[in-house]
Amino acid sequence: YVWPSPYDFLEDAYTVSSGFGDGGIVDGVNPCSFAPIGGRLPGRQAAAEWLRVAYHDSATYNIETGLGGLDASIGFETDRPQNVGRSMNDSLVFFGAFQSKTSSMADVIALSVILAIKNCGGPSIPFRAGRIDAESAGPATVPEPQQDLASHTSAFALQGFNVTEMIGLVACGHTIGGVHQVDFPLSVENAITPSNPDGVVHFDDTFDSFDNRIATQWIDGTSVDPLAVGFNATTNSDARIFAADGNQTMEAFAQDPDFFSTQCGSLLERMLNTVPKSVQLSEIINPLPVKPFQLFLSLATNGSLVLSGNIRIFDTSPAAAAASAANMPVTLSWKDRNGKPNATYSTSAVAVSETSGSLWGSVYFFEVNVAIDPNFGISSFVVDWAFDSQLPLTHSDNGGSGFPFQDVVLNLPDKSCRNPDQTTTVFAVIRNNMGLVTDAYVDYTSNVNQQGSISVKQVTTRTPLVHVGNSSSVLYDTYSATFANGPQTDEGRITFDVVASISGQTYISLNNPEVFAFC
Ligand code: HEM
Repeated sequence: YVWPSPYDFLEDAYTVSSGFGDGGIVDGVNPCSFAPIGGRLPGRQAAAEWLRVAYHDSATYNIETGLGGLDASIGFETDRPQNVGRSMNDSLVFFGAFQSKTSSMADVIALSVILAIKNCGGPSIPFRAGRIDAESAGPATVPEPQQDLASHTSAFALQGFNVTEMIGLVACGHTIGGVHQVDFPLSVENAITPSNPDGVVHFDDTFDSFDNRIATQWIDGTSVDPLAVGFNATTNSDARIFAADGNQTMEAFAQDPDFFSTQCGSLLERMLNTVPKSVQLSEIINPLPVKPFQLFLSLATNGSLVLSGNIRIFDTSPAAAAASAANMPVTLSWKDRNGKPNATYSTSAVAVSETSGSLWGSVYFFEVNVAIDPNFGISSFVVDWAFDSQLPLTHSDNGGSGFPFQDVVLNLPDKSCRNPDQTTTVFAVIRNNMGLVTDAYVDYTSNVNQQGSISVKQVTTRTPLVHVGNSSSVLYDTYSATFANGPQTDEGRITFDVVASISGQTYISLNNPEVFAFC
């Protein structure tokens, strides 16, 4: 896709997993054995919990009605016996920080699994976005270990998976994590100790590696899986499922780790893309090679425009892996508001001092901070760069026409602030020589608590911008809007857009960050 896109925030979270510009999700599952949230006890493993959340959310799908699937309805279902334990709500609280106007909770759940599995050494699962969050619970169709094989077979069939695929999905799910005695005392006994307070027994002896060990141990008779060789035959659902085709699938998994990995990749991809039939998923989101990151244009107090923020470069080549950001030439060149280039419309972007990591390749950030004459303005830019000053430059023009950048409506982050009465006042400037401003407003996205779910719903409220007066530049007028902050929670990424319609054209300053300064 080309920038800007509604999926830019999810693409950032998908692409950058540490250091500068960190998307933040992988921090919750790194290393694979990790459990991040305060109060979590030893024996809990966030990567496994996230995968289980996604399965339980998607297991509400009904192939006959096309309803259910991965839609975050899990938030309303955590009081059911099949969702016992704190893992579901703890995971949803962690995911809340990544929910935004353009990233539904269901998309974050899908992305969390893709990142967690990759970070645990598993397959690369393609990521599509566009899931829509349910506003109520789905049917109680998550399988439970005491049920018989026939009910499991029909439960998986209702979700669109045949017997071979059921065996695959269960083996792929149960290659990380384990069963906790505190939550499943009918399946695990005598496991609680001071150092294992939840009494976890892992499914295989490499619980923190997404590998085929669950299959090799099952086939060679050394399985430790409490749902396969547990003391209670009634809850040994894995044994019944693994043997459902005479062990053919488990044999194949045990013999070939690559087969296990690719099968898990495609089965889990299908599971994550099981969505209500009304939902249209996006194309596959891959890291963009060159992308602006938190790049904003604003008006300085001296009347100059200032373009500031970052350019990100991503690549999978050996040259990229060997590069050092400080030695990478990166130049941003812009066109003025009439689409004209000029030799002086150019600036070197400087490597940020902190490095960054990605699960998918190498990623580097460069800082831009350049004054632009408001008389000429900006309409787009391109980036010329190389992994080393000895190498020829690559010309990145965002698929042909450059990275579009409007200079008509600008947020003024330094003036905007929070009032003592739980409202925020946003200031913006709008160019005054382009005709009549027929409409101008701020769209502010904040959180609304949902009864019955720990997750918030994000809602956008629109507030008209009021003309305030002139600005530091004769070319711009100042406007402001005051609106309620909304409930203060840790969840949901709060952003606002500033929009103006002038002479039949709409101009938008997108995704400005929440205001924290007090007035
Ligand atoms: C008949 C089907 C299934 C049954 C009866 C079943 C049952 C269970 C049970 C009882 C646990 C223990 C939970 C705990 O103690 O916290 C568990 C854990 C888990 N399940 Fe399943 N499961 C099934 C299928 C799946 C599938 C298809 C997946 C994913 C593709 C999956 C992923 C997981 C994961 C990752 C864990 C570990 C959670 C942790 O360590 O916190 N399960 N499962």
